[in-house]
Amino acid sequence: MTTDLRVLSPDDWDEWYGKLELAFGGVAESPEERTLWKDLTEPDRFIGAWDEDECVGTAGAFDFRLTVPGGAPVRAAGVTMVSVSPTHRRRGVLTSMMRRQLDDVRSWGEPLAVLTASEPDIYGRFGYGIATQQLRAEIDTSRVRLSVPEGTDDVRLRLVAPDAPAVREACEAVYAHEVAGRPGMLERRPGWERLMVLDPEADRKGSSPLQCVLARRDGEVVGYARYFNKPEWDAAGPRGTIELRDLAALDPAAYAALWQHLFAIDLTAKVVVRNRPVDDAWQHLVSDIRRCAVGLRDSLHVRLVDLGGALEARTYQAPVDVVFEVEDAFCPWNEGRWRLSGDSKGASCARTADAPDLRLSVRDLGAAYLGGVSLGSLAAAGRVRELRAGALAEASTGFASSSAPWLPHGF
Ligand SMILES: CC(=O)SCCNC(=O)CCNC(=O)[C@H](O)C(C)(C)COP(=O)(O)OP(=O)(O)OC[C@H]1O[C@@H](n2cnc3c(N)ncnc32)[C@H](O)[C@@H]1OP(=O)(O)O
Repeated sequence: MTTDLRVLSPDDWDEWYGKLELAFGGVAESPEERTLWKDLTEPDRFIGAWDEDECVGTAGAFDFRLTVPGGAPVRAAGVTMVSVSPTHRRRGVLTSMMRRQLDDVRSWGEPLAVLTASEPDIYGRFGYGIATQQLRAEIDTSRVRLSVPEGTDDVRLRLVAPDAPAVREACEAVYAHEVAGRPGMLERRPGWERLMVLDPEADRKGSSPLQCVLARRDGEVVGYARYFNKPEWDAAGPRGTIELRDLAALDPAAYAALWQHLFAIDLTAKVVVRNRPVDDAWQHLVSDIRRCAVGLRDSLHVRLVDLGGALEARTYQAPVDVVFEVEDAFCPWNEGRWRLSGDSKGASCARTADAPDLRLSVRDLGAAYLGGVSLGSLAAAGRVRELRAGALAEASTGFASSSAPWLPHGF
């Protein structure tokens, strides 16, 4: 079957997006959500696969800046809205779109491509590795208590309208402060802040509208939490749920004050958390971690498009000087031997003819790239082979990150 791949024309967006919705089962999104994604679409970075006059495939690549270990923002193509019509599946349409997209990303000079997958099995074959996880939890707040640090009582909390421009701006400033400190986070470009206050009535299913609590100290905003409240009670007491959307704070006392607020809301007995960093600090504040039903899910998948550029764009926790032998069948320009020399100040990565120290696939290098998956654990699974004694420990230590990489929201 031949399909024609074309850059998305803004005039085709409605049909193109309609096909995307159909491929995901045909459940129409709310008008608010549809409008948001239309506004965020960057048509010249999006493509459609056409079978004569019918759009049968969709894919896009946002122009993102991603924090990597060392704190620098690095250009990354945010792969999104990938779909193939149910009538055209398993005939290579996705493969042809991935081919075109990775060639485009390379020509744009972006060292990374990143995505979140509807199913984790789809993208490994194209060289994406699972680099971050999201922590999920259901905290029984009727039983679990919090121990908060000194200074928590000095933080003043106030419920505010999440969508008020001044509130949005204050929240974005706190968020921007967090971005630099954690690999995996995305600089939020203008327009994206709307995603965090999106609140279509049809999606609430008995919950309150989105609520926002601002934390202030000496008049300055030092944190915020946005959440939904689903109060419920019966003769046995409160049974309602707080569902956290997002939370950010500039210091431990502000952070603790926000969690204290979430734990203490009347008529609720549970806080549900769907996407927090694996090392989120509330886990050290709770009295009983077993009653928090903590779980993990794959989150950001990372693909090194320009391997040398990507490895040079981050820093390394401890000195590293290793030769990788990399297998990359889908992007053969990465294939072969690369010497990486780096430390906490910077790195160089260039082709070499020297003997390899570690052998691995580009997918596993992508998994390890943000410092959340250790090369040592990949080696234990047989995915990385150590060819020089000591090279694995050296690279594993160097690649690690002092904070767990995390992607705060999908795209
Ligand atoms: C970043 C994002 O947007 S994630 C969203 C992905 N989209 C969806 O989940 C929407 C529903 N699904 C679809 O639209 C399609 O089934 C797609 C896009 C997942 C796959 O499209 P297709 O055109 O059928 O894929 P294609 O024919 O190129 O298959 C390539 C390979 O991937 C495999 N594959 C395709 N879909 C899946 C899947 N869901 N799970 C596991 N393997 C898959 C195929 O079996 C094939 O394997 P092979 O190379 O060993 O033969």
